[in-house]
Amino acid sequence: MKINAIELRRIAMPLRAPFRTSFGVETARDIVLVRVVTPEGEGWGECVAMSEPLYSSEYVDAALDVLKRFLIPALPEKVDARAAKRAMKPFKGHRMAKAALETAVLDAQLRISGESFGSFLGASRERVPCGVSVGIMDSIPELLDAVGGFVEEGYVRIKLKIEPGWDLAPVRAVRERFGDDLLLQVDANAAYTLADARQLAKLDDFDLLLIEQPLADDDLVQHAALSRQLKTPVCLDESIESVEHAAAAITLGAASIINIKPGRVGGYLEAKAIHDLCVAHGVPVWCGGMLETGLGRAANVALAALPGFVLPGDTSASRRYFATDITTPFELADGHLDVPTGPGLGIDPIQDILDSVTTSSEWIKF
Ligand SMILES: CSCC[C@@H](NC(=O)CCC(=O)O)C(=O)O
Ligand SMILES: [Mg+2]
Repeated sequence: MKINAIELRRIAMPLRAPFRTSFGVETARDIVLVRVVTPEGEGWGECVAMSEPLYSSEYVDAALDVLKRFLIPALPEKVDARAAKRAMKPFKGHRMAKAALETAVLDAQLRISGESFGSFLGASRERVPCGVSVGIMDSIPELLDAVGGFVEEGYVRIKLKIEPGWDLAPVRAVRERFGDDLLLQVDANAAYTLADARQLAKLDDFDLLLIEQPLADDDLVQHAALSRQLKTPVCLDESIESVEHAAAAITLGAASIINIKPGRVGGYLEAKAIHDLCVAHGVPVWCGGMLETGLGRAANVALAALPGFVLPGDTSASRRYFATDITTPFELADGHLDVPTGPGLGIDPIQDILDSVTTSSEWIKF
């Protein structure tokens, strides 16, 4: 496939409500979309980096810079997703930027070939059960209201963000209000240290599905030590940036569940490789989220339909974060989202909505 031009479009998407984690509060998403234009069709990729390097070392301005100066110029004359991945490999890090470009190339090639993301990746289901991530709140009553609303909407799993000082009380309150059958897990975003092991072990009383990334974002060894002190399964997110990291985590016993986020690991090809490795080792995986628009959400829902994704993901409806999405909104039906079936992502940006949230656009001609 020959590329004629690539657009780097930056958009600002206000969130319906602030989303608080152990590392900060998100009130809007500042997103770079990559649009690959070829003679036979075009494709879209969404960069999940945040405005500031708080979730990981990546951030939007750096993603734009590395795309313009290094990743896009490295693409070969004739390109497909695998060739794009190979061409970007020499450059260290910047996996979210790489993922956005690789996904846009993959979307273009699949729209041209007529194959859906789900089919290309090996989806085995037509719809996926959806969980929802609930931020840290100012009070327990406020949290219970929010969780009640999501349970009402039909989400099949609740994930609570936790941090030191907001962990046992919210988990206990949700268990007491919604009962033992509610699928419940927590995500610390690396807010604890091994010295907190005894405090974290108190979460064992609440029959959680998992505790996500309790320790440092680049750690495996201490998570292995912690997992030997907990009954609750440890799930890794930030620590897993590649299939090699996943293999090391499994070998070390650092995680018994892995949250796969295509942006964090450099794209859907790497995400599929991690899925395949985990299936081979009997390690459950689920699809994480980075508050994506409908474009990234479409790709994530397709990924979440692969056989090894046996736990509900953070693949929520568009309205969980956005009053108006840049695509037809993903809407929960009986706690599930349908996997798009059209070519490529199977969904397109709605041009006037996209234009209304665009803060900048830059074209690179080939
Ligand atoms: C702004 S926080 C993004 C990272 C966070 N993501 C979520 O909690 C899910 C967000 C979503 O529903 O997309 C995580 O560490 O798993
Ligand atoms: Mg997480």
